[in-house]
Amino acid sequence: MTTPKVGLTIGSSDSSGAAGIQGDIKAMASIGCYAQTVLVGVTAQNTTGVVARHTVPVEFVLTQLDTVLDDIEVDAVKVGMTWSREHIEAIGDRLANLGVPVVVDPVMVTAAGASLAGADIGAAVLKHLFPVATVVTPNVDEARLLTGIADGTPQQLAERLVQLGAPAAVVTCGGPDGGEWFADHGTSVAVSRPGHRSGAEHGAGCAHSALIVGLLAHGLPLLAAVQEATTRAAAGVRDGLVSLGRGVHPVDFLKLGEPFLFDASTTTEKP
Ligand SMILES: Nc1ncnc2c1ncn2[C@@H]1O[C@H](COP(=O)(O)OP(=O)(O)OP(=O)(O)O)[C@@H](O)[C@H]1O
Ligand SMILES: Cc1ncc(COP(=O)(O)O)c(N)n1
Repeated sequence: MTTPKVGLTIGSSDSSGAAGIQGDIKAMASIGCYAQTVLVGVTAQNTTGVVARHTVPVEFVLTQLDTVLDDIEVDAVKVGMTWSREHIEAIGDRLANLGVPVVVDPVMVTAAGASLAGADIGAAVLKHLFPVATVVTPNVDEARLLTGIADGTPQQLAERLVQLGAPAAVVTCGGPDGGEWFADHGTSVAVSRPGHRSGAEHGAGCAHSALIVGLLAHGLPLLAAVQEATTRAAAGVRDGLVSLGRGVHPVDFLKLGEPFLFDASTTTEKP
């Protein structure tokens, strides 16, 4: 047996199982990356939206973080939905000098359009998470909130995020038309991918950043990881579980929609 690559995701539970921590575990597993998890919050949500949320106290978030870091060595880290200024500051402090790539996905608006963060979150993300990030991965709406450029294009937004202190930024667009853009201090390029109209985009953004974590853990250079993750996230939308849910259906990276994964006639226990 070989030791798998290990990702750590710091974020929140999505009770529908598509996005958040649950989505990150599945996306990382799909590329052979073991996921450790630190929960910052819990949402009551389904494919139609977020109904309620509950926060884990900062001290307990840090206890989770210190406990996992003390044991299984991590190859890369993701920071997803982080709730409050206090949480963001504490997490940023702990990740400084960790010595592994950190992907910051500043989740503020879901694929179903629900707002997941207060107005003060943006400033805290810039101050405490940009300095520890290897790359930040907001969607266009989140990038506009972070930069204050209300009508910015993905290119303008990605370049501005780098000016604001992120070493690299990929602004995702979602939807069939795409338009993702990557920028760092030496590069500013479009990231292409196919577009799909499956309606299964719940969890796409979380998977995108979790896949970048897994690919960085495997040692890919950053731009290659971003391109590969973007293509794979699109495939997860294409293969999404369109028969599940009344809203934005879940993405799928594990071929859960394919019957051959479990065939009841092959069980050894007979009734
Ligand atoms: N309709 C689609 N067709 C193909 N790929 C898609 C589609 N929608 C999303 N994706 C893939 O998922 C990625 C993330 O999409 P999107 O920008 O919608 O995420 P998000 O959920 O808004 O992000 P965040 O987690 O930052 O809130 C895209 O970069 C793309 O690779
Ligand atoms: C707990 C949690 N974290 C993140 C998202 C973003 O989801 P998406 O990937 O669809 O933007 C979510 N809906 N819930």
